[in-house]
Amino acid sequence: MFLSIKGIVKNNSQNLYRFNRVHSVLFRKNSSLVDDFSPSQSNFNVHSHNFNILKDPIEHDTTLPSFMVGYENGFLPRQDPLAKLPYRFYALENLLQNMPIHLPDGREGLLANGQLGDAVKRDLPQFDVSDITDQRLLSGSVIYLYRIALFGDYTFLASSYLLEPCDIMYREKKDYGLGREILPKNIAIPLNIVANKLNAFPFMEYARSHSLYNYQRIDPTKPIVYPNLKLVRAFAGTAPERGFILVHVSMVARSGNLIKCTMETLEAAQEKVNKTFKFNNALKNLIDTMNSINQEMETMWERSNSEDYLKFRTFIMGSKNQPMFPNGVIYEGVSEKPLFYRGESGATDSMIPCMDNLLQITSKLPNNPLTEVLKDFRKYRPANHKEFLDFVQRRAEEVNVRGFAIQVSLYLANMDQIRAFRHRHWNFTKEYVIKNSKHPVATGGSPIVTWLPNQLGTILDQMNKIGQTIDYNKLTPENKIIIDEIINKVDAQERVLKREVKFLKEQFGSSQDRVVI
Ligand code: HEM
Repeated sequence: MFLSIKGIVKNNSQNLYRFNRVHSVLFRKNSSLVDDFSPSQSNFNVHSHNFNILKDPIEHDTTLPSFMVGYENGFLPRQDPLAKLPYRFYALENLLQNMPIHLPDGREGLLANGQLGDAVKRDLPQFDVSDITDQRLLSGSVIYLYRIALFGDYTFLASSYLLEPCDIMYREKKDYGLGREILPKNIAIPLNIVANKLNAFPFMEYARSHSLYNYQRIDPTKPIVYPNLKLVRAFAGTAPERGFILVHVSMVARSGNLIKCTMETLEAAQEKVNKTFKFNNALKNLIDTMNSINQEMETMWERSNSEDYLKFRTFIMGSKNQPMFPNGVIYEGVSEKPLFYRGESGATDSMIPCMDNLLQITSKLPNNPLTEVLKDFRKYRPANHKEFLDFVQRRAEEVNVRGFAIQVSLYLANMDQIRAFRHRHWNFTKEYVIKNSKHPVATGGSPIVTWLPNQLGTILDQMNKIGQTIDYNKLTPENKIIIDEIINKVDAQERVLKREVKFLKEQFGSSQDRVVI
């Protein structure tokens, strides 16, 4: 089912998303470690004025979900990912280690010549994972680590299995052809069980599999910074793939401060009286934090070569709105109806949505099918991240952050950080994807030339509108210079973007009008 730009037809039945509030008892323990805890207040109290942010990642506690928003861990997991499955899953571990196109010792792996499909049928037993709440399976209680590692590994295997023929065809003909339509039960059944336990879709995800749960510290005593990171799982096994994934991780490693500044901004705006200093200070720190995240993003150019991107991208495609899966995917032993899921995408990262929500940009997005896609992406996040983003959106509207931002240069400079992210990101997409491929949709199933400009265009437009309301006579000379510089840049980028999208739409044709929710 698809949407034309003119008419929205929702098909939520494709989604098996079960947003259970099963975590409402999470904070029974460690109450001193979370903000404003009271036993009757769940982390997800939608009417609360506050949100329980972890002050400490409580790494030793392996009974809580790995992904919980924290001042230290930010949007990364509380503990480093589990790098290896226990011996019981040797056959799965072995398959995954031998899977990448290029193996660490220089040999070719199973995906190099299309041998994975047979290996899955031949070598992978159908593991029973229904008992994985049994804590005796590993020393100590590692329920969540265990589940999430299995989820990550089964999603890696599922994507490799489904997309193996597309990768081979793309290497030969620059065309993806069709993926495998049936996910065999030795992958489908255990994947579905662990996904249910995590309230995730049974498909590769940005946070809990491909990116944010896919790193190891080389030196465990040193911080999570790019030079101290290596990958756990890979498809291609090349340096550009490693760089692509780990730049995401090293950016998100800085998100603890983003969360701190977000909460301080909301608190100051809520208290209002005499809190202008606190408010401005929080906004200033937010600019610095976003700037450091954006600087880290800039390293993508050298850490992951744009020409090699398409060599590993095939495997992160989804089954929703992807020509390779016109009929979706049957999960053998799970569902007789075909299932459709968005592919792995940074669109489900939480940093930019946090900024959008805090600065009340989200409500300014146009009411169109492209914005519906953005909302659909929200479902592909860990529950705690989603709850936090919902909280920030609601609280920012309630306390009116935009209205409280008297010092408009600070508000605008923060918007400028969102603009900088989206502008650089659009440049990545043109250089890494559009320049080398005419495939009409991105990995997450969004139309490749119109979706990102929908959001970039909105931030540019909003900044321009604010620029028009500023009384320049009331600005200090210093602020006048800052605002002038920002607005001139915005003006130029808005004009260029419109021209680019018009040109690209002509090239890509009607495919860009097809929007699936
Ligand atoms: C070579 C680098 C990158 C490329 C080619 C790329 C490509 C894309 C594409 C095509 C989309 C559209 C959504 C979809 O998948 O359907 C997207 C969305 C997104 N990606 Fe990336 N991405 C890159 C790096 C990053 C990095 C490092 C981050 C950092 C977290 C990131 C975060 C995002 C976000 C937040 C969105 C949603 C954009 C919005 O809200 O306007 N991406 N990406």
